[in-house]
Amino acid sequence: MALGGNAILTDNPSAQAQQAALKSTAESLVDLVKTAKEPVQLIVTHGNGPQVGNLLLQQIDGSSAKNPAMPLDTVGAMTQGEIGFWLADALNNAFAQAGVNKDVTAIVTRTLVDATDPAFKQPTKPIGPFYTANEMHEMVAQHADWTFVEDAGRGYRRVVPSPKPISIVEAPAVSALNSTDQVIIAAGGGGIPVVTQDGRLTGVEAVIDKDFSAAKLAELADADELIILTAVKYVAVNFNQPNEQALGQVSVNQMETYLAEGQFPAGSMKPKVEAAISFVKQTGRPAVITSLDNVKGYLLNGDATIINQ
Ligand SMILES: Nc1ncnc2c1ncn2[C@@H]1O[C@H](COP(=O)(O)OP(=O)(O)O)[C@@H](O)[C@H]1O
Ligand SMILES: NC(=O)OP(=O)(O)O
Repeated sequence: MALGGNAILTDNPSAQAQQAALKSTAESLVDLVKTAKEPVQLIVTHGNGPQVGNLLLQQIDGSSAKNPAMPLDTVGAMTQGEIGFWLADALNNAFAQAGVNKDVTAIVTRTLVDATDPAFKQPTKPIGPFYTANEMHEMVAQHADWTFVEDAGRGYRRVVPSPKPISIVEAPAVSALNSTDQVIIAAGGGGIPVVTQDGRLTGVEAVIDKDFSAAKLAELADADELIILTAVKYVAVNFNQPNEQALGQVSVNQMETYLAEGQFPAGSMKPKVEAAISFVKQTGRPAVITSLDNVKGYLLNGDATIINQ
């Protein structure tokens, strides 16, 4: 299961507010585990775009020779710790409250990417806060190598490279723990990006899309299905147009046609649809895109966007 931004962050980026959002998320997930018709084994992945960008800024603002700023891969690892801690705590408490005996483990997870991935030369992944045009120009004056994009009318955001995952280094450990019926939190923030260099793994500065990593981990962990949770109940064609049409059961072929038509914007619905298609093609199993609010409804009624072969 991949958790979208609204599962963690409201409009208040304080630790307390994010923990409060995750408390509610955890309660939904525990409710789902409790009410599912069959036993549910969960592997959960989450995003980190706002958090990794904010933490990166704190590194720069607070750094000194004795206390140097950490690089982006390390900051990504820090956000796995941060959100993994919050989510594990929230799930433990929600399970205890529901009288369900289940262990929860968050795993620091590395994601293998290709050092020659063209994404390293073309930053696309928005991280951190939104800026006005003036604020953005001030940032560029101080950091000439930073790239910004305008994000859907909401302001400007820094973008960093986002290579595609090739493999998840800790996938065997995730599978082993999952077979003990624990809830596993893994590949948070898409996983810490690593490349193979001279026969060893080394971190690289990037932020991987969590939906692509979730699809890769689901494939490697032999998951029965991939569930991508976001803020909408259904994927739609002609989204936000008078002729918007919600999608229920859809074939991969049909979804690829919609993708080719440009129905899904880059940076929001497109990576989710691409990740879902990739999982279905690799495994022959379904991928679901729906909202956190509807996930229980999906399990009970099958009502969501469900992509099948
Ligand atoms: N065709 C579409 N169908 C449904 N939602 C869409 C579509 N295109 C864009 N969206 C928007 O994309 C959002 C999901 O992207 P985003 O918010 O970036 O994901 P995340 O939940 O992972 O943070 C949805 O909540 C919706 O507002
Ligand atoms: N890493 C990642 O995909 O984070 P967001 O979902 O928060 O953008």
